[in-house]
Amino acid sequence: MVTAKVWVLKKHFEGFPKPSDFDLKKIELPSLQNGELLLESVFLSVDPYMRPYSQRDMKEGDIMIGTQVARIVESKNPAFAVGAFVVANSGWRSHFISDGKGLHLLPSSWPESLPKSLALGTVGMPGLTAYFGLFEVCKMKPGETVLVNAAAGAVGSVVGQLAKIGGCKVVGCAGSDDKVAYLKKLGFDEAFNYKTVTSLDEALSKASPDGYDCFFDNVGGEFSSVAINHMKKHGRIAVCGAISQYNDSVPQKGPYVQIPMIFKELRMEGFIVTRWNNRREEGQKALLKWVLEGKVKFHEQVTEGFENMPAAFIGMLRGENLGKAIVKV
Ligand SMILES: NC(=O)C1=CN([C@@H]2O[C@H](COP(=O)(O)OP(=O)(O)OC[C@H]3O[C@@H](n4cnc5c(N)ncnc54)[C@H](OP(=O)(O)O)[C@@H]3O)[C@@H](O)[C@H]2O)C=CC1
Ligand SMILES: CCCCC/C=C\CC(=O)/C=C/C=C/C=C/[C@@H](O)CCCC(=O)O
Repeated sequence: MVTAKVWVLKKHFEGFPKPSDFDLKKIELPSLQNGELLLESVFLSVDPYMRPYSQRDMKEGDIMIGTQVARIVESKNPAFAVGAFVVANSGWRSHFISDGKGLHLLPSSWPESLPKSLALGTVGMPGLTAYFGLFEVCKMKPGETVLVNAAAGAVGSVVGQLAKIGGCKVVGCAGSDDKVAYLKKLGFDEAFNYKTVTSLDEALSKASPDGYDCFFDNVGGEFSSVAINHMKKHGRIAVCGAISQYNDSVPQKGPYVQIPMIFKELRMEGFIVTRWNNRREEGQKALLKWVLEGKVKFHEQVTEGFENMPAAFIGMLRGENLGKAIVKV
């Protein structure tokens, strides 16, 4: 019998999640039935979506939602060999049993030199978000100017690099000087610390006096209300996330955007990356190639220990991560 450790949502979050909102429990796993496999989580992802989704999709006592890279420990399923690695969507669990449905084997071309945790970040859901958000929603064209916020994060850092590969000028913002320095290292043309600029309006004008063709919005709120006024005519806004609002107990009341939308004839489109689940392989193949060519660089904020999952999650929401926030079991 294997004892699995799991993190449950003890109490729905009010404002920023607190350690006391979580509970660490143990579950005895049964023996495998035919067709089943036993897996152990090796890397787990902590992502912003868990904050709003927990409110919408979970009840108190549920195991926290999330994805992991897991190794197959025992298998009664011929499609999955012991020792292989998969991406699973099984929540905050140290071990779990699966019937194989919803498991994605890591691409066979995955080189030993590359950390498998990238399958949760740059070459996983966040990287795919950047890929499809840029190519399918922003529809960026060479020579255009792209703006991205939360730019030093899992999604934003890939957005900026893909936009550079696509021949665009790229402006990024992040919440610390170290993150800004990282953006410059990644090849962003302009980068600024939105927490320390005296005026966001001036910072956006200085970074791109002609304005922006594409705005990849990860943050929402006040930033977006200002940025929309810097869009060029026929600009496109990909509404990817609104992390500035996820922890609000009282919803923010932003100024209205209709006038710039009409006057500049903007297109603004919200999206969820699962829209392109049927093109996952295409995106992963392209991202893996760019990583191996050194055209897309990555950084992971790795927290050691399953017991530190809540801390990693809260830290990410507070901006303590540079690159993808990962927990190594
Ligand atoms: N639509 C989709 O399918 C998907 C959407 N997303 C969204 O993309 C966004 C980025 O996700 P991801 O890259 O995984 O996360 P990150 O790795 O970027 O980590 C979150 C970052 O958000 C920034 N942040 C946190 N609070 C605020 C705030 N109040 N104002 C401004 N910035 C803040 C912090 O960076 P900083 O130091 O810059 O403040 C923090 O590091 C999120 O909104 C997420 O929900 C992600 C995946 C899929
Ligand atoms: C309930 C209100 C939601 C408002 C928008 C919030 C967040 C946007 C966002 O971050 C969405 C992320 C979606 C992620 C989906 C992840 C899962 O499907 C697991 C993916 C696993 C994988 O395929 O690698």
